[in-house]
Amino acid sequence: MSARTAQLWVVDDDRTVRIVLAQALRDAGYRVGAFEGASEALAALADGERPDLVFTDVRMPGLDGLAFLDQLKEGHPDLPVVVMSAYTDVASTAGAFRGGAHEFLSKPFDLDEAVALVERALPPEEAGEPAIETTSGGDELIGDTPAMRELFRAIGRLAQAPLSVLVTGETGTGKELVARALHRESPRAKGPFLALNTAAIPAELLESELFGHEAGAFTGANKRHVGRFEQADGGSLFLDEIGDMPANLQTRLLRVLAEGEFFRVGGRELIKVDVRVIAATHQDLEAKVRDGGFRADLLHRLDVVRLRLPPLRERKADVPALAARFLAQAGDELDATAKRFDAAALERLQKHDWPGNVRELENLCWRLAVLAPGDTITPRDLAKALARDQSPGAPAWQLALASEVRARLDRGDTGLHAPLREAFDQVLLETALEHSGGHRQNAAERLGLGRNTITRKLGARPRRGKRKPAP
Ligand SMILES: Nc1ncnc2c1ncn2[C@@H]1O[C@H](COP(=O)(O)OP(=O)(O)OP(=O)(O)O)[C@@H](O)[C@H]1O
Repeated sequence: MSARTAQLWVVDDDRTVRIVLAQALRDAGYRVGAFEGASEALAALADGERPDLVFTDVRMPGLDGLAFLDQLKEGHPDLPVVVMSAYTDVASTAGAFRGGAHEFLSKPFDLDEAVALVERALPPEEAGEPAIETTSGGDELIGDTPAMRELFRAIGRLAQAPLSVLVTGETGTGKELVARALHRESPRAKGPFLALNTAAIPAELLESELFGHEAGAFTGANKRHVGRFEQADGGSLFLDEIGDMPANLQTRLLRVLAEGEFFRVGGRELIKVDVRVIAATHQDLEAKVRDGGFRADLLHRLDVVRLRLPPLRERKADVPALAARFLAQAGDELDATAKRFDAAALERLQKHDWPGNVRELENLCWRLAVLAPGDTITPRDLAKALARDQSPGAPAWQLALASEVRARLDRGDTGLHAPLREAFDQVLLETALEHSGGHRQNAAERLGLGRNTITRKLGARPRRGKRKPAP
């Protein structure tokens, strides 16, 4: 199965979440079904529909998400289920993982993270099977700029050596792809490749995710769980967002890396594994070490060799080849003629700064493959798609706003618009003023407001945005 043609289900009684999440997944090229309750989803299952992955909320009227998870797992034990909840208490997260959830997403979440999670969940190697090289070339790293050629050479050299590698780079620069390439080119290629995003798993559960636990290790641990270290035996383990690992686990990881053996949580049997760890981060780990947030000795152990992935804006010459590849893949998987950018659109692409790096370009290409009316993508099509990308629709804040509105409506509040709008304006103004060091003209320009408007709005309340007191 191609991950991109996979069918995903979103089950949530909250309409906003259904719409926003389903749209983000569709934008990433997946087929999506949305259900407002567990029973609707179970009815579709009974009708013979088969999702490849399910997102479900926990608290829903009728059957709740954890009971739904149980029913799903009974009939479809291998179906990955992502449990989402605004309640990140240990009980619900632990309940979710105990029930066999693949991942837990705490609301509000980053939509990119949700999409990345699907990408990680669907490849076959995630199920602990040996990594299989795909013939579609989906894992192939594209790049012909000096920085990328240097990177390819480094991957070739490093793949052979059993050294730990630290991959650094902004989000979406291809760190996971590089880790996969290191694995694929290594003598461990026939072994498994496992990936774990340290930041995506609640701290309380991370230890058991990494090292496994024995039945009875803690309340509710009724079955033995084999951790990712054990699953990756003979292969490679990719630890993403390593900078977010809690201190106690940093200590434990350091010991495991040094000794190559560990106990499962609550276990007495010493487990020996042969795993190559490839860690990744977008953070400045040296700075974290200086602040006391990361162990210096762990950094040294992980950072035997460092591969730095340049942001896409530093290698814009790679944009056309990447775009062509993504459009070709989209065409292939949508069973349609591959679209192409006309010269003016390509030129426009090169001017963009790509804060979301290759992932942003990939999402844009998929969106255009679906939405652009003709086979040739023009600057006009592009402008529309880019405008959507850059709109301040940072979904996390919209979801947060939606839940605030819901809470107020639930409380029976009326006249919501004026106070919320005031709060919105206040955040906007104060942030812009802080950013401009208290310079009103500059803040007004950046916001696209008149200076008088800013003064008027600020006049209504204490000028907290101003840094220096007036002389
Ligand atoms: N050089 C490249 N050639 C082809 N595809 C790429 C390249 N770099 C990244 N991609 C694609 O861009 C997307 C993002 O890449 P990846 O997940 O590896 O980034 P990342 O740096 O691990 O991101 P994050 O830090 O957010 O987890 C993936 O779909 C990947 O296939």
